[in-house]
Amino acid sequence: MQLREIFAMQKELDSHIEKKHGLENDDLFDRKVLALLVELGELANETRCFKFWSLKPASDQATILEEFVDGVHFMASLGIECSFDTLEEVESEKDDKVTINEQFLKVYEAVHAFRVTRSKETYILMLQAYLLLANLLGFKDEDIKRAYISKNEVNYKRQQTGY
Ligand SMILES: O=c1ccn([C@H]2C[C@H](O)[C@@H](COP(=O)(O)O)O2)c(=O)[nH]1
Repeated sequence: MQLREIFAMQKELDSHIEKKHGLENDDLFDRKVLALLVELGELANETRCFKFWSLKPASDQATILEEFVDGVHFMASLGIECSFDTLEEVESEKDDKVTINEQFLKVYEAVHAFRVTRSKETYILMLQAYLLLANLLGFKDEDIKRAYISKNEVNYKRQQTGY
């Protein structure tokens, strides 16, 4: 998965948001980590992968993809916070044996490891875990890119309308 365009767009959006809310000098790292964990929960809720007590089906793929790219926003934003945005590409991996439920838990663990170390190595592992989840959910790199660009635009509009 190519990251250059995502990092560039995320940098613009983050600067816009920080300027608008007067947060240029604030440390937003932990708030972005919590925002990411919340987005992962919202994504899991849309997939309903853990709801063994319910018969209701998952949301449609477009809704799940929109939630997925909210997570991409915060992962990219955290990479920028740590100056890892020179990273050009992350290998999208596949694993037929892992379940979606297990992979969600792996992503949570990877976010935690990244928060604790703030290292480039754990950052890449977090991205890889999230891209493996994307693969299990049936999303290709092109789908993610397209949905990211579209949600990035929505995020600007929300700022204009006093969201
Ligand atoms: O500094 C920020 C703050 C928010 N968002 C984006 C990421 C998500 O797409 C969206 C989350 O907004 P809610 O819909 O969860 O409020 O905002 C950013 O990209 N950068």
